[in-house]
Amino acid sequence: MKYSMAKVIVDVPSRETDRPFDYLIPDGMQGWIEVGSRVGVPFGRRTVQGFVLSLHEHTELDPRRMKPIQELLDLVPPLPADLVKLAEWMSGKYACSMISALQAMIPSALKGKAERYISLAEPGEEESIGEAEADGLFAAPLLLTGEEEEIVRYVQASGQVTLDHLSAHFPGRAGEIKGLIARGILAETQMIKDKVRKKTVKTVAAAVSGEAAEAALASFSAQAKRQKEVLEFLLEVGVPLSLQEVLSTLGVTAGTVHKLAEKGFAAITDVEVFRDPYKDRRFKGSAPLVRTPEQEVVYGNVTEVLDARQHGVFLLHGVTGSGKTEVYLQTIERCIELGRQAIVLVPEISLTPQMVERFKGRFGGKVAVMHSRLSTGERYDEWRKIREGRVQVAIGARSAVFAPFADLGLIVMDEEHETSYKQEETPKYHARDVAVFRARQHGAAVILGSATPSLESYHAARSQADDDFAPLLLEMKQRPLGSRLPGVHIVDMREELRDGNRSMFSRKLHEGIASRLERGEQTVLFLNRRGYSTFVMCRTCGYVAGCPECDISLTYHQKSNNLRCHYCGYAVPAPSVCPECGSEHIRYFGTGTQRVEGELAKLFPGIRVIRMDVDTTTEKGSHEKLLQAFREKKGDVLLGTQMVAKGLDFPDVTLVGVIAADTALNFPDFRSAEKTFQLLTQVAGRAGRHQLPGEVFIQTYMPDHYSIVHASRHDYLSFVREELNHRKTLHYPPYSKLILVTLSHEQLPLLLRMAENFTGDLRAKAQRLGWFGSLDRFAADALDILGPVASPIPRIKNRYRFQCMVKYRGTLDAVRLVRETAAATLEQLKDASLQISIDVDPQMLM
Ligand SMILES: Nc1ncnc2c1ncn2[C@@H]1O[C@H](COP(=O)(O)OP(=O)(O)OP(=O)(O)O)[C@@H](O)[C@H]1O
Ligand SMILES: [Zn+2]
Ligand SMILES: [Zn+2]
Repeated sequence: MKYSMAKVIVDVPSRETDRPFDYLIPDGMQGWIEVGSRVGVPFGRRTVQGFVLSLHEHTELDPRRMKPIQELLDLVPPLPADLVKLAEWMSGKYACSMISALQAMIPSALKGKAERYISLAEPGEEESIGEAEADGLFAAPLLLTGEEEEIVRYVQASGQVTLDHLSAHFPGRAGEIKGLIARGILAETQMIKDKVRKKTVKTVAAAVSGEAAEAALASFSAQAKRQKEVLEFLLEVGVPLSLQEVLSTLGVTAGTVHKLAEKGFAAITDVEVFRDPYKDRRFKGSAPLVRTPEQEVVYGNVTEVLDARQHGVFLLHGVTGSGKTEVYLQTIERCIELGRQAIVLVPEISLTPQMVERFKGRFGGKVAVMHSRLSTGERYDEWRKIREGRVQVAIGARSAVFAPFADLGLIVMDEEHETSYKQEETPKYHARDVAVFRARQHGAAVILGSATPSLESYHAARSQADDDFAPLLLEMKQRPLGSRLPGVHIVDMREELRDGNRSMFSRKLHEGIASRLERGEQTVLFLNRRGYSTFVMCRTCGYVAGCPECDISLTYHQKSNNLRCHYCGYAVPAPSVCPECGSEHIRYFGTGTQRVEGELAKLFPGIRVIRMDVDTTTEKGSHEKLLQAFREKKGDVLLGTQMVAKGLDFPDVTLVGVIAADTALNFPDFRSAEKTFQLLTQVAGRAGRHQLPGEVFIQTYMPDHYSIVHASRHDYLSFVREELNHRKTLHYPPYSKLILVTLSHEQLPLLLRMAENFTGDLRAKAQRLGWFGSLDRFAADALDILGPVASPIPRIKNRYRFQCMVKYRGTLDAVRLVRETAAATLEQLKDASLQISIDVDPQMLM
């Protein structure tokens, strides 16, 4: 079929360009161009990169008024057609532009920019200079200054140079170069250039064999002894060798080999190689374990769907150490046997080197790792292995959900409750939703695994009310190694203070660490990084200032010395004495890993502490090194933030201490109880996973808080029951959906007015549609709008921020309403400084 026209999404980030543009397809591209192809197209006066959305036989527009596609950038389109469809869906679901969705799917190496090239103008081109023929150029009628002539000669000799190169070669002569282009003596073309090239090596092989080889060997003169040697060597080896290897083995020069090639006796070729970030690592092989009865049930359910090529979503609720990872490995093995591919999503790949080890150990070279700390080139090569079908498994963080596999059979999402699955920048997608959508496209299975499933997933599984997302709940309650879940003790830090202990370590935790030091066992100490110095708490009674309307803690604002609610805008002056008990020990709260480290050194002279936080893990591979050191027992204590909470499996860890459990609890977020419960469960799960029994101390000022109490009893169900009740009363997810709209502007008074304007419009429109009304009233479809209020971070990079929150339920297309209202506001106000960002299903309310 002959296509004459393509619809292309151009890489120009603006509201006006968020629609496809039509381009003619030149004859030479017929048969090559496909949906998902990356192209260079003229746009205005520039050349920009774009992606082909669709191909058409006929054009609606006048072809004479359309421009042709200039370049086809890859032999194989970087995006298979299903990902282009996915981008369309994302654009509607998350109110983002098509181009931002498409860009999220390809490695940054392919985010090419136009490069400007300079060559001699072809005669007859542009405002050509008549007689100026290529060779007659410097003869008479053209008057070039000596400097100009120098530039022209240089360009002629080079054939084609980049403008950057030319300017650098002739510093201070930009005027002349521009003049030559304007007069049509030099021509400028733009071509898209990728940031990273494929890496190649030169290889050599003999190009003759049999009798021809004999004849060739006989033909060398005495002076060409070295050439003969090379050919003999190549014939003997019989397979292509890297040029480097030939040179170093025989001690010959590249010139010798090239002469041999010129005679036609040898062939030199560029062969693509893949940068392999794990090439120096040996992974210990592992074989499938015999499944426990619980694992068997899960395995059976998932493989049934896999074998039938059906779509199915499973929520695997398994306690820490119940063998979820082993189930992932075995179901993936089945998926590969069926000739299909699998994606494994983990929260932040850099946080779980152990995870990579387990997958590489089981599947070896079949695994591509999409690691955020790989170089651009390494990441590009891992991605190409997937696109070219060289691997069957991709493991990575959030964005690995876009791995361009042809026949996806299974997507595993480990720790499915983790907030890092939501991208905070545009496109603000959630990898869970994307995974489910992709799996539906491919007729694939999804396993969402967690010891503490998100309330959204759990509720969806229990209620089976949502047609798009109704996972089947599967449970694993036993640990295969027979070890019991550790005993968890809650330590009331208010009592410690009352008894005169002002240290950050309670007496029990202190004793615990001391006894581990004596016994040569290990301790993990956990400190929450969320919520430093943001909330106000009384150290005597544990009172925390909260909003009377919203049931969340108030945030302390140092500058104005007041406490504010980030949901509704409520504000009070910061108290100097506790309103509950009158104590003066009321202050804003926070503590850091370095302080803890210092105190440990004071209390336990000679203690070996391995500190793992943002400061100690900036370097590539530092994570692995620290964990390796701890595994080799070069440290008594592993002290860290979130990083120590996940996935670690060390046999000698028998004590886990949580320094201050409340820090997460008082974060101004309706999910703070859920997050606290999840974290405490995760951290506690690090102790006593093998033969030695484990013990956990949770230090807190709120020992009665339900999230802490239930976590200490390993009681997910009771926690969920209580938390769901709260959510229901306050109309928070999963009982409603949220859209967070943030408006920002350089000038505060203007912003305030615009934010009120926008919110007013939104209300009016919703009212006209009959949607608007309190969620309290009994209606299947309802929508409420809160705000505008100043954002929790009221100014970023000198831009003021206001937000408004849309809460809704039912089948209303609130996303579209918000998007259209935002577009209308921007259109109407025509203020270049105003930005409106829309976050659908927000995880962070900042
Ligand atoms: N069928 C089995 N037989 C024997 N040992 C097993 C089996 N399945 C898993 N294990 C072992 O049990 C331990 C815990 O398993 P795994 O790490 O898979 O659990 P998990 O649920 O993924 O844990 P977490 O949620 O804490 O990350 C591991 O040491 C693993 O090798
Ligand atoms: Zn008090
Ligand atoms: Zn409030």
